[in-house]
Amino acid sequence: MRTFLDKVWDDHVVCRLGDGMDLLQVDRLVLHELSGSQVVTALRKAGRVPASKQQVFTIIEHLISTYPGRGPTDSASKSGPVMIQATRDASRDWGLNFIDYDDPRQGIAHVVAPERAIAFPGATLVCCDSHTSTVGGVGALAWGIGASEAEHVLATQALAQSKPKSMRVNFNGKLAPGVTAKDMVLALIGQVGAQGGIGYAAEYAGPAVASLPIEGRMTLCNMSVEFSAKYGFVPPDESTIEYLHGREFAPKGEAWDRAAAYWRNLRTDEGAAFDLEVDVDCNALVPQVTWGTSPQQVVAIDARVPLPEDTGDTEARALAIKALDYMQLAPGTPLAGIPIDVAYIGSCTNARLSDLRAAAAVLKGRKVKPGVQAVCVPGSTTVKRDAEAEGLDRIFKDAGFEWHESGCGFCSDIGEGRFAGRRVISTTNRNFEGRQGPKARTHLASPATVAASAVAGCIADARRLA
Ligand SMILES: CC(C)[C@H](C(=O)O)[C@@H](O)C(=O)O
Ligand code: SF4
Repeated sequence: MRTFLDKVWDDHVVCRLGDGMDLLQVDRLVLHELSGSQVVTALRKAGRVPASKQQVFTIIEHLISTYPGRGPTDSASKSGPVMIQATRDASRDWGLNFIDYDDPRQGIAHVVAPERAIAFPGATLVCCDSHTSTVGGVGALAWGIGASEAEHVLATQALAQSKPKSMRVNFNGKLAPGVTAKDMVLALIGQVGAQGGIGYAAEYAGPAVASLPIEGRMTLCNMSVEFSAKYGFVPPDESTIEYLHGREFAPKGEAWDRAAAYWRNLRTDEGAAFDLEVDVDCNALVPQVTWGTSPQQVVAIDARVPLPEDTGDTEARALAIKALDYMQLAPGTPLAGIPIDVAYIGSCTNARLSDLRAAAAVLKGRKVKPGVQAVCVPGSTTVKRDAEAEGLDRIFKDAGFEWHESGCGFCSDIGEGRFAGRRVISTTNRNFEGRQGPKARTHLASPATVAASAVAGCIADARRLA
């Protein structure tokens, strides 16, 4: 009896290297212009060429400006133009699958990869980015790697890895209306802690995952690294297969039938053992919002900012005191009602079409509170186009949101410092000190919660909006 991880791992072992290390065949290497530019530059300097260019995808998404009318090297980062151009030049010279800033397929790599079926069930996919496991949402075994590892993959299409321990997270029960994948994963991180997944690959299972649309599964897998699990995935089921059918890089004709049959066999066998099992009760789950500077510092939206002494051991308390100081929050303050300055909808976590729809459902016929800056950066150009086709952009703009081109944008401040010193409610995945700009104070939440907060001018529960 084997788990999904066992099956995919075994199918990719080229040889056993000893000491627990295996040489794995890598199906997809995805690179973006921040970390990827170093990789292509290093390989060029070494006088080498990619081993398998049809398996390498480069995408301009990280440093490129998201402002409407952007040019080919526009970036708020000083080194942005050079890194963008280096990635572009190498991709063109080598003939890699390259998605430039003005390509209709452009977008955040982790959003584009499943959208184009660059990621698919049972594929090994690596990228120099910690949120690479996002595409575990379509059943890929995907993880973030460092630049020197990526150079190795580019040169050989293989990578030495030690197999992680296995962890299964059972999301039991059924989500109530208005409660989303973001709330599930924030609750999980609150439960196991930001270090709870060290050394593990997380398989997400249970009825609440089975009924999650594929886009929600990506939100779930996206935040695996926020509890220190490098890998996170939902093994493929019929929804996965249906989602991928007909997409650009999906197999076609007979090859599709063969692939789908293989994917159906990748599911974890009944009775297969995991090193760790975690249960999360979804019946009782309500929207979650972070109050601190770690994603584990999270509570239900109807709760209060905790007292440090209620947060756990001595270390957790010390972290809470530091976080409260940075966030300028007093313990005991109700979360709902804390005034915000900025509402941000974007990132590889929560800027797919279903996220924009959820936010638009809240914003329709409403206005952003005067004084609040509200920004929407669609996860990909495809998402942007689809949203525009169904009139979501009008709803966002009429409400008072800025409507941007796709990219990482203001998820991690890359130099513009636009949200500096302000309190941000954000659909992103990290709330670390300075993450969204110097002294910016980020609260992580779902798209519906962010939209409701934009309207109310303070942290607000979308289910209770007047
Ligand atoms: C730039 C990249 C290496 C980084 C990551 O690894 O995650 C970024 O995407 C982030 O979210 O902080
Ligand atoms: S959107 Fe944010 S979290 Fe995702 S890859 Fe870009 S910077 Fe990283």
